[in-house]
Amino acid sequence: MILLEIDEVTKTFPAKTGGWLGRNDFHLALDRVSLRIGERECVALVGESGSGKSTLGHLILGLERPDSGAVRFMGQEWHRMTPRERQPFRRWMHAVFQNSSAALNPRMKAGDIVLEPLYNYEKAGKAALRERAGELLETVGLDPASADRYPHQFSGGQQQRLAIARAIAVRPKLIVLDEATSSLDAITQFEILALLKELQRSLNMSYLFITHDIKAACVFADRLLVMHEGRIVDEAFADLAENLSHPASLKLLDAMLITHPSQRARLLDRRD
Ligand SMILES: Nc1ncnc2c1ncn2[C@@H]1O[C@H](COP(=O)(O)OP(=O)(O)OP(=O)(O)O)[C@@H](O)[C@H]1O
Repeated sequence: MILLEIDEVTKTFPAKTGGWLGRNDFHLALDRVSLRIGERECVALVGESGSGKSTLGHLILGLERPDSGAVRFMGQEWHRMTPRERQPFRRWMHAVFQNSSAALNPRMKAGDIVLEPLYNYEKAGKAALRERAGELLETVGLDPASADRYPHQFSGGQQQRLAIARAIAVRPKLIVLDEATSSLDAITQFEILALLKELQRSLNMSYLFITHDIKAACVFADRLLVMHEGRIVDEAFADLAENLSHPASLKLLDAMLITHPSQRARLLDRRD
């Protein structure tokens, strides 16, 4: 079943084109973008900086509205709905961003941070909530006893785990992972991706994995979509990434293939 459907979405932002008249112009951040994400599917949206990935993520999360086109989530006309109308469906969609230290309230304890989304949807006593916070922390590989610690007392990788615990607290159907592992070192990134994969299976979730890192996308996602200048220009199943053919995809693959000489040779063959 289709969980999320983006249909011919266009989004422009005002852009100063310079010149002494300071003429206002528009920058086309998304140009008739369409995509679908099914239940339990992990789709990676890959592209270089400025290609429009985060703008698309923001439209899905309802942080921006499209100029035209439609965003449908769980069959709802998401792009037309007010924040109030979205509220009952909000629990089914969460996000994890790159910089969790900025997203986690520094004055809140870890236990309260992970429980925050629950307060809107479930009523429970203090003891039950504390138990739930411990369970959530444990699920993401953190010590349940760390519920009383503040975000700055966690490492970068642990802060991402905290953000993931908060995102899964109300058992969402879709998580938008916007460069969620990009600021981590390679080993921590691998560990967090492994955790996300395990959670995806156990909680039957779908992911939109937004990244500039095609290598991480190939390892993590079921399907890759490549963005370039506001359009989706290429698509492949992750294990068939070598079928990507758009120059923007080849450029991203090129960066990755430095560590994969055999694939690099295949890629270069294809270009001749
Ligand atoms: N709020 C905004 N106001 C003006 N321009 C914007 C705004 N948000 C994005 N843009 C522009 O839209 C284009 C796409 O930006 P976006 O952040 O979606 O790209 P991205 O692929 O996510 O890049 P990055 O990986 O660097 O975040 C860029 O040219 C950017 O400058």
